[in-house]
Amino acid sequence: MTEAKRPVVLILGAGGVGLSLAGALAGVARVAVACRPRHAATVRRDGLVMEGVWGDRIVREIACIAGPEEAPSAPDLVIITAKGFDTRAICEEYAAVLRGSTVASLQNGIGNEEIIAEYAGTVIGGTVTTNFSVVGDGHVKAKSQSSPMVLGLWSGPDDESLQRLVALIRSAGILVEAVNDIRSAKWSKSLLNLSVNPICALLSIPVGKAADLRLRSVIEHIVSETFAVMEAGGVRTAWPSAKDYLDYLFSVQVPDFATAYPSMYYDIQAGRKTEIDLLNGYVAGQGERLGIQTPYNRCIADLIRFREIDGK
Ligand SMILES: NC(=O)C1=CN([C@@H]2O[C@H](COP(=O)(O)OP(=O)(O)OC[C@H]3O[C@@H](n4cnc5c(N)ncnc54)[C@H](O)[C@@H]3O)[C@@H](O)[C@H]2O)C=CC1
Ligand SMILES: CC(C)(CO)C(=O)C(=O)O
Repeated sequence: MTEAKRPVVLILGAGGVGLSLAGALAGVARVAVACRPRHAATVRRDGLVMEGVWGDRIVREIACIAGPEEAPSAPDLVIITAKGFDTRAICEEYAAVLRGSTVASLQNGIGNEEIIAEYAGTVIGGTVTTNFSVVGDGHVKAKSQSSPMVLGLWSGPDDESLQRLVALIRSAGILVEAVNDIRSAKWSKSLLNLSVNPICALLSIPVGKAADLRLRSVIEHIVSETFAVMEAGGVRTAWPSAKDYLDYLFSVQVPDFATAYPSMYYDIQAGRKTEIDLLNGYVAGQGERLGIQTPYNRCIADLIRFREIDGK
């Protein structure tokens, strides 16, 4: 494909996920990525260093932008990879670019697509079940992957945009599937994050250690409460019951990410805010609204909030 015919993709949020995606798509699209200065300076000077299951290479064909004034004026696609607590702020900042555009979210948790829909033309929801981390400035690692990326149309008029995005991501060599029910897929992915992210962040352990029998009961309660909330809210996932999901969690997902640390661990280590309000905090809030007791989700959310504020 000639350079001029390549689609223009704008990625908002350049951490583990955003930089890895930028590096992967740079071979098939013209990629601009909204970067903090520390990554931008290194990527401009040395290129982006990628390692791991998405390939080992140095990618130079990425335009790092510092703000909306440097953004491509009419990107074919915008992909948001900022943390969920930054979604509204980044949408406000890039509101002029998002208006009428097709915008995909690859973020964890529940609630991002609803915010993005206030700003964008068409919204595509997504999940990515790969472990990414920032090794250093302009250097990312994709450690392990448990299942393909999932994308589905959330809202908006451009129903062909989903197939275009899936084809683009596939052409970059990334495993991806389109689904009809993206709301269900977001909850399916959230089950993993609800189960392991806060526990690994609080205890400073990799995902594999969440299989320790002393932690089982806590995880089982978190998942059972979440199934009760999902059932009352009319949400179905790939697993008919909490037990079915727990079997999958401990036989497939936990082993797949055994030595990986989840994104919330890195947030707590860095003294940053976390996405707890889009995960266990969200379940607890929904439980309250629906009259369902969620003491384990509420407790774990409180513990994380304490660590967010009081740090180490
Ligand atoms: N790290 C992982 O293994 C996975 C993460 N996810 C999800 O993907 C999303 C992104 O995660 P990570 O890449 O780990 O986060 P991250 O914290 O490494 O990266 C997000 C980046 O966005 C930047 N950002 C926020 N607002 C910005 C703005 N207005 N302008 C420019 N940059 C801005 C932040 O400074 C940060 O560098 C989250 O929702 C996370 O839960 C999903 C699957 C795996
Ligand atoms: C899949 C997993 C656990 C991979 O790291 C993730 O989504 C996260 O870290 O937030």
